[in-house]
Parts: sequence; structure tokens; C-alpha cells
Amino acid sequence: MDFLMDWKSMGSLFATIMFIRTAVRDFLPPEVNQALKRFFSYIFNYLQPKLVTILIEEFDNSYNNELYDSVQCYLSSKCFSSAQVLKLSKPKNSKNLTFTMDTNQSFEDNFDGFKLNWSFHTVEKKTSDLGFSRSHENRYFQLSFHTRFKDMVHSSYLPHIIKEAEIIKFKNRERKLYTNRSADENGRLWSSVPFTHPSTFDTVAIDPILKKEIKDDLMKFVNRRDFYTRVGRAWKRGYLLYGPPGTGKTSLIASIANFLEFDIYDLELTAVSSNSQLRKLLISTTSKSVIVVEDIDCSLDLSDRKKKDMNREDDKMNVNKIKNGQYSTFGSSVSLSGVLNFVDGLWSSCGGERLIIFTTNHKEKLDVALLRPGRMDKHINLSFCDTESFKILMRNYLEIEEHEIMKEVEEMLGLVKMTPADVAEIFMSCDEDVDMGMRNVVEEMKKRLRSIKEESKEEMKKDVEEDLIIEEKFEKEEEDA
Ligand SMILES: Nc1ncnc2c1ncn2[C@@H]1O[C@H](COP(=O)(O)OP(=O)(O)OP(=O)(O)O)[C@@H](O)[C@H]1O
Repeated sequence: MDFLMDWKSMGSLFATIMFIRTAVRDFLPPEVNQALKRFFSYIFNYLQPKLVTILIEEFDNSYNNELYDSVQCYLSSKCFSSAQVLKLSKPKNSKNLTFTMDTNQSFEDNFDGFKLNWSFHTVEKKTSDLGFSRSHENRYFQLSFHTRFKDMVHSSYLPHIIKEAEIIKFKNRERKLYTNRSADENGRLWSSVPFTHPSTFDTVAIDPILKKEIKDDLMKFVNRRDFYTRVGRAWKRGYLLYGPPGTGKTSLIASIANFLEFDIYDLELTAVSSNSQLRKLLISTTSKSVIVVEDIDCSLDLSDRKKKDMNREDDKMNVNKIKNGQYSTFGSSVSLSGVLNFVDGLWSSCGGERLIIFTTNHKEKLDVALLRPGRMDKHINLSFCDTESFKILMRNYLEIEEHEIMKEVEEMLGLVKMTPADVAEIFMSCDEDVDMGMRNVVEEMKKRLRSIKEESKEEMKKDVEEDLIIEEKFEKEEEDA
């Protein structure tokens, strides 16, 4: 019934329009008729929004259009909330799933309060190649917006998309650990594997105040691109991590790389044949990376430059060895000045931020030239377990915050040196049996305390014996005299 009513009212509306139209045509003079037509068409055009449309094609003269990639990346992070049909994929070397719009889908973006419409299309294109005609799918994004936003789109919106896409790509990429240790027959300087070390600032057991200081320093460093440009310095920072073996130097490096989401270049200086090869290696590192030289004191004789100058002859011999393809294992192939040039970083002005980390178990062995600020901006001492770092290990390995024998542990930590690696090892071997883990740590500390006491008893005994011998000697000499 409603349906019939609707058709009836439509019919009468149509009849009324026809009547008015005939009346206007028959009774009004043609000039007025024309003027009315122009007026209505002007109003119609005026009310119609003025749109600009930009097409962003996948290929630009058969080259990949980078803007297309950026738009795809940007929209894939945004369109999930509004598009109705989405394609889901996992691109190679990406850890995340990617959503893309399906053909003819549209999406409205909001940028600084402006509305912009995106849609995705494909069109079949025919090309002829050596007389053969081939057809292929041409994909493109269409961006439509009010003509008023033209300048804003050009100066702000598109640059914003490119920047956002860079950030997304950077976050989604598979991070790499590069090493120059294994010689590569293909002439590549670095070989790489995916970097998946699980250590983070939450798991690394160091003093929380030091941890915060390092994190703040890193954040300040990565956010200061403009500052480094203004003061005319390469955007790099040098860290020296020092402390006994097993105190977490390697774990901290992994935590830093995970925190910054940087790649790691593990530089083995003893595998570098010359200063110029060192330069080549560094130039080929990418931005947003941590360059690590572990155990610098073992890689190079950096302790005494004067001694090194005196040993020129030895160096000459090493140069000959290098020419013959034999590399020195104790660093004569790369000189201290080569390493200093490396840290001074002319090469790192190739763009992008780089963190250089040296580690050593013996800071006192290093040349002062290497230690000065600008080369090693931050010296980080990693040491034996204290209560705070022990509690972090307890939380990580045993998943507890407190324990009844914690007081005893604290007292023992004041008397015996335990590295985080020692504690971690004991916790690991206890198969998550919390009480056994805690007891075993205390037992180990007691054992070490006993052996320290015994050693010092032995020392005292030896001293007494030596004193006795000297006394006897004196007495004999006196008697003889
Ligand atoms: N501070 C720490 N926090 C958490 N775990 C640690 C820490 N220190 C050591 N460990 C544990 O001990 C193992 C060895 O530590 P790591 O290699 O980081 O020490 P290192 O100081 O680099 O030692 P080395 O000087 O011998 O290279 C790590 O796998 C980790 O499980």
C-alpha cells in the first residue's frame, strides 16, 4: 500500500514539474527563460564542491614510483579502521602484517582538520614490446580534495605521508646483525644475520639510576639531528663500556640496539687488514646503527703510542705480512691513528645517526687519546651485582620481587663479588625452583667467602714464614759478624 502511495506522489510531483516547465516556457519571454537557466546552472555549479584529483601511479615511466610505495605504506597503517574490504599480506623481510585497500575501495583521511579522500584503482594497460602487444595491470591511488587545500597538500600533507611511511618502514623492517668476521668470497665487506637478541633495558641488570641515565642520553642523541647540524658535528656518539667479564656489556649493547631499533655492526678489528679497509667498512654502514668494537684492548695495542712508534720495524714486517695476505692478530694492521680517525667520524658525516660502542675489561690499558670526550662521550662502568641488580635478575629469572633469605643475600653481596652472569647461571640451572635458586646463590657466595678466607690465611701464613726466614737470616748474619 505504501509502495502504491509513493508511486502516486511521485507521479503528481512529476506532473507538477512538467506543468511549471511548460508554463515557464510558454508564458515567459525567451530572454527571461535563458537568464533563469543561466542562474540555476550557476547556483548548481557554485554548490558543487571544487575538487582536485591527484593520481599516484605505481610506475613512473617503468620505474618504481617511490611516492606510490610511501602512500601504500601510509594508507595500510590507516585504512584498517574504515575500509570495508581489505587485503592482508606479509611482505618479505617484514615482521608485521600489511593491510591494503581492495580495488575501488575508498578511505577518508583527516589531516590537521582537513578531509582528504583516497581510493585505490587498477586499470588494464596495453604496451607493445618488440612488436608484441602485452597487457598489464596499472595500479594507482587517487587523492581528491577541495581545491582550497592544494597548497596544504603540496607543502604539508604529502611530506607528512613520506615521513610517516619512512617511520613505518623503519619499524617494520627486519633488523640485522652485521659482522666482518667471516671473509666473503663475493667481496662483500659485511655478512649479516637477522638481529633477534632478546635483551632489553627491562631485563638487563644494572643500577636503575644508571639505566635511566643511559636511556635519557640515547633519546637526547637521536632527537638532536638539528643540533648536530647547527654546531657542525657528525651525528654520532661514542660509548665505552668497561668492567669485568660477565657484567653485561654485550647484554647492554643488545638492549641499546633494541631500544633504539638500530642495526648492529660487530666490527672485529683483528680481521681488518688496513686503515683504508677500515674506512671502507665504516662508509658502508647504514644510518641508525650501532657499531661495536668488543674487547678493544685485545684487538689493538692501544696502550702506548710512543712504544708503537719505536716499533716501526715491527710494523713494516706486519705490512709485508698483510701484503702476503696474512693478517696480524694483534692489531698492527690497523693503527691507533686509524681507529682515532674512525671515532672522529669524517666518514659518519655520510648522513644518519651512529652510535659507536667500545668494550673493554681493562680501561686502564687504553690510550688516553681514545678516552677523551668526542671519541668516548660516555664511560659506563658495569660491575659486580649489588642489591638492585640482583633483584632485577631475581625478577627476570625467578619471577619474584622478594624472598625470605633476601637479607642474607644482601649481606653476602657486600662481602663477595658475584657477576650478574654468575647469578644468572645459577638461576638458570634451578629450573624455576625459586627457593632452590635463592639457596644455591647463597651457598655459592658462602663457598667463595670461605675460599677468600682460606686464601688470605695462606697469604698470612706465607708472610709469617717469609718474616721468619728473614729474621733467621739476620740472626745468622749477626752471629757470623
Ligand atoms: N647485567 C646483566 N644483566 C642481565 N644479564 C646479564 C648481565 N650480565 C651478564 N648477564 C648474563 O650473563 C651472560 C654473559 O653476559 P655478557 O656477555 O653480557 O657479559 P660481558 O660483560 O659482555 O662479558 P665479556 O666481557 O666476557 O664479553 C649473558 O648472556 C646474560 O645472560
